Amino acid sequence: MVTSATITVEECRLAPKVLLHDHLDGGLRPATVVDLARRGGYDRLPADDADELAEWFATAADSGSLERYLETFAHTVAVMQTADALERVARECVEDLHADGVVYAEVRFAPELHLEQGLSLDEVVEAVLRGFAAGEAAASSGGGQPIIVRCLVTAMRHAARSREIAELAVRFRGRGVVGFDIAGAEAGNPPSRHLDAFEYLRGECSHFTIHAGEAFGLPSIHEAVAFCGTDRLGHGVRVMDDVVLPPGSRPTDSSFDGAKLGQVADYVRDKRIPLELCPSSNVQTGAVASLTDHPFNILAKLRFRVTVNTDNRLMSNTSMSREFMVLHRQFGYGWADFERFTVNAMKSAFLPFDQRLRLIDDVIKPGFEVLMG
Ligand SMILES: O=c1[nH]cnc2c1ncn2[C@H]1C[C@H](O)[C@@H](CO)O1
Ligand SMILES: [Zn+2]
Repeated sequence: MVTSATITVEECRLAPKVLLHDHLDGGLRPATVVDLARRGGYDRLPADDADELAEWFATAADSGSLERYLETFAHTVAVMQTADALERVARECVEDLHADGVVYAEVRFAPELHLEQGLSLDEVVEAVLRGFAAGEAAASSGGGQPIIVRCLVTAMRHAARSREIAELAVRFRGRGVVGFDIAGAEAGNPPSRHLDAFEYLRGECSHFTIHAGEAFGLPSIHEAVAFCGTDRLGHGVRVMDDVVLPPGSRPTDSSFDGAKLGQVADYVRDKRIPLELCPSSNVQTGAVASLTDHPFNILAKLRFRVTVNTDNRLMSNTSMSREFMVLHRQFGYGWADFERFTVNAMKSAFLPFDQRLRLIDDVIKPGFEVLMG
C-alpha cells in the first residue's frame, strides 16, 4: 500500500466533490425527521430526540442485511408525504451537500412512495425540484462554490410501476430530472423484470442506472448491463465475483497484475460502465463483510471506473467527506486518487457533456490543484 500524506476531514470538505448515488429519503437531518413527524402526527418514530434518533438509524441500518436496512426507510418516507415536507427535505439536502463541499450531485428518490396523502407523481417531483432549486439558490447567494443538483427518479423493483416512473423521468427531462433508477430488495427482483421500462428509456435516449450487484451477485449485474443496457451500476461491488486475483493478494495491495477477469467483469470494464460504490453502506447491507474487505481498491487498481458515494447519509451517518476519509484511512489514498475518482464521477454524470466538461476544467481540477499545493 502506498500511503499518501495524512489528510483531514476538514480538508476533504474543501475538495470539490461529485456525488452520483445519494437517496433523498436516506439523507434527512434527524432533527427534521422529528419535526416533520410532530407536525404531521406520525407517532411511530423509534425516538423523539434527534440525537437518539440518529443513533437508532445508524444502529438499525447496521444489520448486514439489505432487507433489514431498507426497513428503516419506513420512518423517513412516512414524514415525506406532503409537498411542503418534500420541498423542505430537498432544500436541506442541497444545503447539507453544499456545506460538505459537493459541487455536483444526482439525488434519487422513489416518487411512488410519497402518494399516501393524495399527491400525484407529478406533484411529488415538482415539490422536490422546487426544494432543489431553492437549495441551489441559497448556496449561490451564500458565496463559495455553487452546487448543481439534479434528480433521478427511482422505481421500486418489487413493485410494478417502473414503466410509469420511466415516463415520469422523460416528462421531467430538462426540468431537473436527468435519469431513472431501480432500487429496493434485490433478491427475487432481477432487473429484467423491468425490461419494458428500460427499453422505453433507451428509445427515448434517456439515461438510467440500476442498483445491481449489492445484495445479489453476478447474474444481477449481467442482466443490468447485457439485457437492460444500463449506463451505470448502483454499487456493482459483486462484479468482484467475476475476478480471480493472483494468489496471496490483499485488498490494500498497490497492484493486482495477473488478475483474471471473466466475461461480465471484462464487459463492465471495457465499456467503462461506472460503479457507484458506497463504502459505508456496502458494509451495513452486507454487500461486503467489512471495510477491510472492501474491493474498492482492487477495482480502482484494475482500472474499473470507480466513483465514491454516500448512498444514505442518515443511515450510514456519513457524508462525502467522511467517505473520502474512510478510503484514505483504509487504502492510503491522497488527493491525486480522489481527483481521479471525482473526474470519473463527473464523466459518468447524466448532465450534458458540455456542462460536465466545464465542471471538470473550471471547478474540479483547479480545486484539487489548490489541495495538492
Ligand atoms: O442501497 C440500497 N439498495 C437498494 N435500495 C435502496 C438502497 N438505499 C435506499 N434504497 C431504497 C429505499 C428507498 O426508499 C428507495 C428510494 O430512495 O431506495
Ligand atoms: Zn442506493
